[in-house]
Amino acid sequence: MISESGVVREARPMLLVVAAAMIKGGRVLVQQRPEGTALAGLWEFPGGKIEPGETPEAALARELDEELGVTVDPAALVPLTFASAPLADRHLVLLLYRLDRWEGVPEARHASALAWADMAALRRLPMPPADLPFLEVLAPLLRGEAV
Ligand SMILES: Nc1nc2c([nH]c(=O)n2[C@H]2C[C@H](O)[C@@H](COP(=O)(O)OP(=O)(O)OP(=O)(O)O)O2)c(=O)[nH]1
Repeated sequence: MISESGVVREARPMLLVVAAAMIKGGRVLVQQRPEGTALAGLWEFPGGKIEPGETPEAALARELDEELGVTVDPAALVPLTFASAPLADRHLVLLLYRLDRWEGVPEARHASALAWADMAALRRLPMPPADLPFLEVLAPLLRGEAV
């Protein structure tokens, strides 16, 4: 929407979400959204909404603890890319971080299932539309190439 002053305004309230690409041995961890949630059945990167007063990195460390039972040093979260897209009645801004080290073995505490996906598997999994551009960013990382 463009106001009379020419400023572009977004009518939908913003939804700020953080997520992690946890990479190990050429694979990335994805989880399946459970029944009864938005986008149920789709495969996503673990993470969630930033709560008031949280930094993005603190929010993501909290979500990874809650969802997977892993301990993460917020300083180990490396900004990778982001998505900006309409989502229902909101506008989603999804910040994707890369993570190569954590403590603990991820377990599905919220998700229906977890999978360590290589690039071929990732391309076959149904994902939320906002995540699709992430695949090309992840491809060189999963091939072990530095970016
Ligand atoms: N975690 C995550 N959320 C994603 C991805 N792609 C995508 O469109 N989303 C959307 C789905 C949801 O609308 C929103 C995340 O909200 P959520 O409900 O999972 O967050 P949360 O864990 O804080 O959940 P809750 O406490 O509100 O139940 O972002 C992704 O790759 N990872």
